[in-house]
Amino acid sequence: MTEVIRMTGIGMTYPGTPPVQALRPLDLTVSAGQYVTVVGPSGSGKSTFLNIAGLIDRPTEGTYELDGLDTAALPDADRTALRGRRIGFVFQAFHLLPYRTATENVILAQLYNGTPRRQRQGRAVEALRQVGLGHRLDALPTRMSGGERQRVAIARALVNQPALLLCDEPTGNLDSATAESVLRLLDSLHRDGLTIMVITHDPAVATRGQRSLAIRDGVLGERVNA
Ligand SMILES: Nc1ncnc2c1ncn2[C@@H]1O[C@H](COP(=O)(O)OP(=O)(O)OP(=O)(O)O)[C@@H](O)[C@H]1O
Repeated sequence: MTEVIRMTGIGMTYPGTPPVQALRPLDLTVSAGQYVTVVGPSGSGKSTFLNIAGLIDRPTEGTYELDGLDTAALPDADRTALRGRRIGFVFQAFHLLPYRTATENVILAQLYNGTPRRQRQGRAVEALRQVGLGHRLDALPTRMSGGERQRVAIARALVNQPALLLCDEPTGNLDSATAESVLRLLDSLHRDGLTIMVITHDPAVATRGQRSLAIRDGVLGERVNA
């Protein structure tokens, strides 16, 4: 089976006096199509892990292959390009441009991705339909509910057909009913074959995945295996 993530001995120590070992060396593989959650309390190392998995930071030890590519060997510019092509990010705070329509927000995500200009709009519309927003294409985020905004953000993350959807507290800003509808959307994307990793401090979100990991004091381990 194809592996989207293969981490071997990945660890992170922040320099300082004394240095902080935020992530103890870990091995992790995530196969294509898996839905994995990573749960941990504040300060456990979730952001450190997310930043490494998302190619935002380099680990201080270990190797990380994303979609078969050894990322340690890549210069920063190539890592950035790989991130844009292969990882779709979803954040707690949505990070949409407020005065651009839903479609424009999703079009903008394709600017540096080599998608031919004339295909960008069609792909944006398709991604918005996929998340159930076919009727809100021209709406501004300022006029949308939190759940709709997060769906636009998910469409934006999907439009480049990433190998991995990486979500950081995707329901953190939503009331529980809206959170549930966003989690159902992730369930359905998973059923369609998407590889998803959700990082959360919320135990209720952590049980949604097919595979649940826990992180505590920088140690990542398997929690439940479904
Ligand atoms: N740039 C940094 N320099 C030094 N120490 C850091 C740095 N970033 C994080 N840490 C430390 O590493 C540990 C893990 O932090 P991290 O931000 O990964 O935790 P977290 O689980 O994401 O927490 P939260 O949920 O509060 O965001 C903490 O002890 C933190 O103080």
